[in-house]
Amino acid sequence: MNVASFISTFDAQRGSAGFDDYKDVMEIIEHVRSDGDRALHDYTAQFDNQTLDTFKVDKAALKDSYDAISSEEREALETIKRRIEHYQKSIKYTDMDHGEFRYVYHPLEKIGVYVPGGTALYPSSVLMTVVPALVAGVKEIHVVTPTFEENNITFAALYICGIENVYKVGGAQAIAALAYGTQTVPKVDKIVGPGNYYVALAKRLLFGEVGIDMIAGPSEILIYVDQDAHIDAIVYDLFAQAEHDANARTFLISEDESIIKKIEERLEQMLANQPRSSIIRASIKDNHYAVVDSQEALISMINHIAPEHVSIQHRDADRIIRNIKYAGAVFNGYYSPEAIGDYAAGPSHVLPTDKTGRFSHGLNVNDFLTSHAVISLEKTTYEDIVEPAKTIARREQLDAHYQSLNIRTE
Ligand SMILES: NC(=O)c1ccc[n+]([C@@H]2O[C@H](COP(=O)([O-])OP(=O)(O)OC[C@H]3O[C@@H](n4cnc5c(N)ncnc54)[C@H](O)[C@@H]3O)[C@@H](O)[C@H]2O)c1
Ligand SMILES: [Zn+2]
Repeated sequence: MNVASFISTFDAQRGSAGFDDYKDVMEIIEHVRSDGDRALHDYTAQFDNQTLDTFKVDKAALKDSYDAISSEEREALETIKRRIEHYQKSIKYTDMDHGEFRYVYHPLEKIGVYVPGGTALYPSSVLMTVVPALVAGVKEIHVVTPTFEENNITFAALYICGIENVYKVGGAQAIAALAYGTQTVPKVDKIVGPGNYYVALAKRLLFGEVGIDMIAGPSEILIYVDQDAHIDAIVYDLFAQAEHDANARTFLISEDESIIKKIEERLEQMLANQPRSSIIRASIKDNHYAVVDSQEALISMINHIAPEHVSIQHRDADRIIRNIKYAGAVFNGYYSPEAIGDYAAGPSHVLPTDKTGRFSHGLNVNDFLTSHAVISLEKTTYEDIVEPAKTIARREQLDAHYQSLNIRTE
């Protein structure tokens, strides 16, 4: 496929929710708003087949989960946690002081984190959302997750992060609970974290009622290779994306058609042995690769679709990457596969998908800060800028504004 038709196919496939989907999720939200815990109870029975007396997870249950995982797993979580902390500290915004202007940051007071449960456990998502919030200095963190089994690694990861407020509830109802508050789940200032379609729709609908990080939907990757690509490694990189979700998207791009053919052939051979082959098969479409005739075409394609993950495994990677403006995260070279980013590189794996990287960014420590300016003008500065301000105030016919400015010049 050429680049123009690739882009138009991508744009045509962009997920836009229909009215009926919104209607269903709005109904859930409304029910939680009016009936609180009772609605959570009903939806958890309906969608998760769980009848719960209470949603709050006991502190002791978190500790039990920690005790139940292997020492190797414990060490892995702790090592990754330190790695994430180190990275997030290094990019945290700091106050600026320019005398008459200061710009100051403060951590959010109370946040909600959605950790997906449903079909899999995501201890990695715990670390990738909670650790940046802790580095920011957020004091109160409330975690919702449809994780119902005892002694699980998600709870162990929460224990390692020192989180005490955990609620067993998922889907749109969990987002609504954090947005409005119920008898058990408190109302928070901002909700972060990835989730499925219903979670994403609820976040969209509740933005404004509560802060929302971004819309992180089904995962995407664009991999650009040259003729020296390590074929089996590229196939696994594609599978790693595709196995997340039948709606995940993988794009394989090269200037060299023969390497694409070789990768595609190998992909067919290797697919049979993949444990999640049916999800992979559903998500890798026939038209997921494209041949570009120049690197400029590649770069404009990347900047147009702002893929969640861009992996450049090509001899000109540095030059190409300097020209990428919009992407969730960029992975440079053979030793920076996307899978290392999912777990251990440091930056959060919670990233914008479906072109929203053109206006938003991956979750990071600064998403848990709010900021404001402090204005402390000296008389001389005031006198320098008051006349233009008065002119505009007069033109806007806001007389009290004009007088407030003018009285200080008399
Ligand atoms: N971008 C990232 O960083 C990242 C990381 C981890 C996971 N994910 C994504 O998170 C998602 C996890 O999805 P999941 O479904 O396994 O877990 P989930 O926790 O997001 O959703 C499960 C919940 O959905 C609700 N639900 C299920 N069917 C419903 C229906 N018909 N109507 C209303 N609500 C319904 C249920 O209440 C259930 O608790 C995947 O798409 C995965 O790719 C993304
Ligand atoms: Zn992944």
